[in-house]
Amino acid sequence: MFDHRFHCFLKDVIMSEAQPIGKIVDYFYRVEFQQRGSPHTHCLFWVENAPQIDKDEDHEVVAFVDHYVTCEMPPEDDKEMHEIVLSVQRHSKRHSKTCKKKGTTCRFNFPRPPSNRTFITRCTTDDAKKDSDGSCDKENNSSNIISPRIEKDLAEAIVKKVKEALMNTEVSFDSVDALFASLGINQEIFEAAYLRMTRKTSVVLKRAPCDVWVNQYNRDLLHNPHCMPKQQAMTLIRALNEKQSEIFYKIRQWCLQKTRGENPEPFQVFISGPGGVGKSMLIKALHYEAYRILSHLSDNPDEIHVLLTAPTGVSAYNIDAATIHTCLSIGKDIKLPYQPLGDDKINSLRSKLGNLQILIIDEISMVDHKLLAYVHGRLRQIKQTGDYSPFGKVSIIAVGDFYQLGPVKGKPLYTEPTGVNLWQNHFALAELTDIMRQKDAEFAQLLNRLRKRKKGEVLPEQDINMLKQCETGEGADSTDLHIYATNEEVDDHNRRMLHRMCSDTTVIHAQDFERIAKTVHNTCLTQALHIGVNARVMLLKNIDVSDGLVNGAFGTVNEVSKHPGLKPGLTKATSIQPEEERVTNNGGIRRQFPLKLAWACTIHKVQGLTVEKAVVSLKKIFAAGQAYVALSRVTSLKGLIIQDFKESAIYSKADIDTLMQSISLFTY
Ligand SMILES: Nc1ncnc2c1ncn2[C@@H]1O[C@H](COP(=O)(O)OP(=O)(O)OP(=O)(O)O)[C@@H](O)[C@H]1O
Repeated sequence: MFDHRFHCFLKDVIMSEAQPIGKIVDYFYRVEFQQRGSPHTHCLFWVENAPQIDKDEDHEVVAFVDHYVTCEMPPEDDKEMHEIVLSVQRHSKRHSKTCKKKGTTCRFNFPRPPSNRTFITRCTTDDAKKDSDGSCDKENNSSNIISPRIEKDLAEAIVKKVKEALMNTEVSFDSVDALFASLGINQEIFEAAYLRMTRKTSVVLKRAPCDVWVNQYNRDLLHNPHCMPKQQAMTLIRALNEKQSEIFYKIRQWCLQKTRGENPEPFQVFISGPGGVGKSMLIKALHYEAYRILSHLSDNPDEIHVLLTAPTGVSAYNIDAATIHTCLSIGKDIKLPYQPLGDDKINSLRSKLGNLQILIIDEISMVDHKLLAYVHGRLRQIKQTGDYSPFGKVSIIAVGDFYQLGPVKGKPLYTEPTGVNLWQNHFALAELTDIMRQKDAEFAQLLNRLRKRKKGEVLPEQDINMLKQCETGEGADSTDLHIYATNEEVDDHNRRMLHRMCSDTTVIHAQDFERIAKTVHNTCLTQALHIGVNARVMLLKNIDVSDGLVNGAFGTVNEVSKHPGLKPGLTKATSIQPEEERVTNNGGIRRQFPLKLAWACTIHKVQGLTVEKAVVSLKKIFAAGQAYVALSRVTSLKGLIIQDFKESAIYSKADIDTLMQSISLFTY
């Protein structure tokens, strides 16, 4: 089992396309067993283009280390990471027996040295004359500092004083500088003392005084997007309101019956309600609980019993899920009748999802009949039920709000499909009504009325007045997010902002390869990308869903470079590489950065987003639900600026009401 899990980790994480520690060109590992027999591995990975100590410049090595390794305690509001680091990456202040194995206080050197920056120490045995205690008597030739020469006794005293200050539980320091100042030294003197006392080549990591007990780790490898810490889950479950709890406990009951072998009938529930009623929060609680209970169905911890999905990259990222397309191997351009997956692919899916019991789909309003038919078809193929039971007898929890945006292509689920109506025939409604997001009840109620308004219906006068008050006339040139209905308006605004905000702009032309014809079809890769340092941009492709690098994610350009990789010092940046896409029917390929300017964006890109402030233009609204989604992104009325207010822009489809009234209630 250990071996299997380690290989999954190697293949699906370390060597995956996400390249959490760079591109691996070779590796070595050894499995060892602790005293009580628990196995662990020691691994060595060779990373492509990694700088080498003593061959490359120290600053390049330091930048590489800082990019992948940290020993910073995550902030408390990043609850999940904070708890993981606290429980598995913090050395006990009481130390343990193994710390003292080699006759030292702590052979792992905790508390570790504080430092304002990462630096390298070295003392080669060939050319350095060693003192009897092994400390280095030769001036340390670390090239990343200019270290003053320092006597050994003094160096020893400084290092000791720093250690004592760290062990003193009565005093704490806000920063490395404050700690050093209290001892009458500074970073330079500390480095010189540390280098003088060093016995070998090593890397001293940048570390704040509050992190001296934290072991180094890699953020991406430690973060497990599919597992919520128990403490966090318990807090979430306890906070559920009455309506949320009712649904939660019904589904929990089903899971318990399943594990007791009572064979309950599969269910299909549609959890709905306006924006901010806590649908996403309920999904997280349900996913945690169902995952926990259903894991008792088998001894294999790798078996998947509950799958959390969403139709688009952004919506999947919002709930730490993966896209439906990726999870069920469904391509982009699907056609009915259903095309079964080939033997190899379906066998591979079956080995992963053969024991799936519950599929959760968020943002169901963006799913069309075709995609639902493919979900049904894939699950039937995977489960081989041999009959026409819906979704291969897998239970479905669909979550969303039909009054928000519909699918980009295809017919929404509240309309009549051409074939079997999987939606109407099987789903039952569980509705949430208490708005938990907007503290301002008046604004929340206004949004509720806008959500359901039909074409031609008259809005109450006080609603119009409230919205008109948001037409302040400001915002045209502000850097706040501008939300428009059309790409044309978005492009105009972005072009203006680029010239206003970036002193040095550049145009990156796409590289088009092979038989590129005049008719380049639908691609997000633009022919000419206008860009500059400080430009606000949006990603146009899913690069790494688990890392938030998804279609629709915002960022700011730090550097535009012809060379791959990051400039040293840009430790908090992510390097984006050009992507390739087939753009003509006869095999033409386009290569371009998957980016576009994003001071403004279309309503389609902001579904699911919450911001404090936004400028919303209603001028060219062209579809139902658009105005409601755009206006409901802000948390309060004072953060909303409206341009070109017109009542007629705010409307929903009448057939949604009909569906919501006809759908049966979830009674399980
Ligand atoms: N029971 C609750 N107690 C306290 N806060 C809650 C509760 N339920 C939800 N919230 C909070 O309300 C806010 C909105 O919740 P959530 O994002 O789950 O709503 P939603 O229905 O999914 O909205 P949208 O449709 O816009 O995605 C969040 O900040 C969430 O933490």
